[in-house]
Amino acid sequence: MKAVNESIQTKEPSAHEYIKAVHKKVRDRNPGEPEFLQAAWEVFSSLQPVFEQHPEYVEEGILERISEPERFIAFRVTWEDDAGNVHVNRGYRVQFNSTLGPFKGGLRFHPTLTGSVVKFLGFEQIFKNALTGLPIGGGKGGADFDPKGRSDREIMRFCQSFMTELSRHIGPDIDVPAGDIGVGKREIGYLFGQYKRIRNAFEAGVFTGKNPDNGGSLIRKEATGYGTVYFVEEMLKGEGLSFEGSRVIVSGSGNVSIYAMEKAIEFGATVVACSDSEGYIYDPEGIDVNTVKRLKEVERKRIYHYLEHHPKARFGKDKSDIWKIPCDIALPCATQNEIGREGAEALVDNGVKAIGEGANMPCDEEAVRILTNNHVLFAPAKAANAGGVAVSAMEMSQNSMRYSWTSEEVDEKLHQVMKNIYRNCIETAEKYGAPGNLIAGANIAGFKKVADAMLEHGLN
Ligand SMILES: NC(=O)C1=CN([C@@H]2O[C@H](COP(=O)(O)OP(=O)(O)OC[C@H]3O[C@@H](n4cnc5c(N)ncnc54)[C@H](O)[C@@H]3O)[C@@H](O)[C@H]2O)C=CC1
Ligand SMILES: O=C(O)CCC(=O)C(=O)O
Repeated sequence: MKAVNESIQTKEPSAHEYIKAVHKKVRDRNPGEPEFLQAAWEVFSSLQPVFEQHPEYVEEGILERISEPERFIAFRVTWEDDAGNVHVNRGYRVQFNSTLGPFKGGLRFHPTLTGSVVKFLGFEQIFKNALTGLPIGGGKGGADFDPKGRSDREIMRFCQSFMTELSRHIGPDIDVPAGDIGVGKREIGYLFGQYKRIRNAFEAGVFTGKNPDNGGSLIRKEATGYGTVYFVEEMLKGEGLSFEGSRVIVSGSGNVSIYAMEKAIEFGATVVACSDSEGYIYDPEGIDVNTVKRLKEVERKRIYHYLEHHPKARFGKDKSDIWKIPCDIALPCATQNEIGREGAEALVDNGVKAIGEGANMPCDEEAVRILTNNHVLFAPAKAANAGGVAVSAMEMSQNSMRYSWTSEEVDEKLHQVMKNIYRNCIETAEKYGAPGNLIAGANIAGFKKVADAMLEHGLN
C-alpha cells in the first residue's frame, strides 16, 4: 500500500496507520475546528477495512482530497433593523464535494454557526447525499444571524443581503441550497425572490424546500422527520420490534421533530416528550403534535405555551433532562452534540432500545460509545435523516420537468429510498466485517460511492 502524499509516505503503512496519518494532517490543517474534526474522525474510524481492500484509494489520495472542501466561501452580510441600526453578520457556503452532482445542502441561520460547524455539516452531507443514490454532491452554508425575535421585514432584509453575495456562487447545476435550522419556507421565499431579481431568471431548481405553491415539492417539509421514522422502523423490524406501542422521546420542536413525531404517532407510538432551546415538555398522555405545530409553525411561540392547552403536561427548564425520561426509542432531532455521556447513561439505565438521529451528529463520540456498547440499536444521522435531502433531489427533478408529483407519489418514493439506504448500510456493514453496525455501513457505503466516482474523474 503506497500513499501518494510525501508527508505520509512511510515504507508501507498499514491501513490503520494511513488513516491516522491523514487524520493528523486534517487536524494540523484545521486547528480550532472541533465539530469538523469530530465529524471527520467519525467517518475515518470506519474506513480501515475499505483501505485494506482498496489500495487504489490510498494511491489516488482519496481520503485527503475528500476531507478538503473544493471551495469555502465566507462573506460579510450587512443589513438594517427596523429601528435603522446597522448590523454585520458573517455568511458561509462550503462547497465540499461535487463528484456526484451539484453541491447540495441546507443553510443554517443560528448565532452559534462557525466555519467549523459549516464544515462538519458539509462533510456529513457528502456521504448522506451519496447514500440517497441520487445525483447530488455535498455542501452547506448559513450565517451567524439570530432570527429569533426579528420581524418579517428584518428577516427579509437579512435574506436579501445574504443572497446578494451568495447568488454569485450558486445555480441549478452548480450549488443548490435548502433550509436547515432557522431557515424554513419564509426565508427560502425571500432568498429565492432576491436570486430571481439579481439573475433576471426564474430558475426554480436553484433552491429546494420552496413553498409547494411556488415550485416546491409536496412532502419536502415532512421528509426528514418521516424519513427518520421510516429508517428506524426498518432497523426495529430487523430485530422483531416496531414503533407500535412504544414510548418515544423526540428532542426539538422544529421541522424535523414535528414530522418525526407525526409519523411515529401514525405508526402507533406514544410520543411523551419534546423540547426547544429553552426547555422540554413531558406529556404522559402523549404529545398532541397539532398543538406543537400550531405553536411553532404558525404562532412562533416557545414550547412551554403547550401547557396552556394541555395542563396535565409538565415543563422542565433544563432541555438536556429530556433524556432522563424513560422511553423505548429516542429521536434526537434538535442539534449537534445534544446527547453526551450523561444523557446516554440515563437512556441506557432507563432501558432505551433504539436511537434514531434525526439531527446531524446529535450524539457525541462518548454517547455513541456508551449506547452501542450497551447494545442499543443505533441509526446514524447520515443514513437516518437523509430523507430530507432525498426529497430535495426529487424537487430538483420535478423543477427540471416542470411537473409536480402528488404527495402520495413523493411519500412512496421517500419510503423506498429510506428502505434502500437501510438495506445498503446493512449489506455493506456485513461485507466489510461489521455485521449489524449501521454506523460502519453508512460511512463505508457513502464513502465508497463517492470514492469510486472520484477515481473516474481523475485528479482534481
Ligand atoms: N430541515 C431538514 O430538512 C434537515 C435538518 N437536519 C438537521 O436536523 C436538526 C434540526 O433541524 P430543523 O428541524 O430543520 O431546524 P428548526 O430550526 O426547524 O428546528 C430546530 C429546533 O430545535 C430546537 N433546539 C435548538 N437547540 C436545541 C437544544 N439544544 N435542545 C433542544 N432543542 C433545541 C429549536 O428550538 C427548534 O425547535 C439540525 O441538526 C439539522 O441540521 C437534518 C437533515 C435535514
Ligand atoms: O435538502 C437539502 O438540500 C438539505 C438538507 C440538509 O441540510 C441536511 O440533510 O442536513
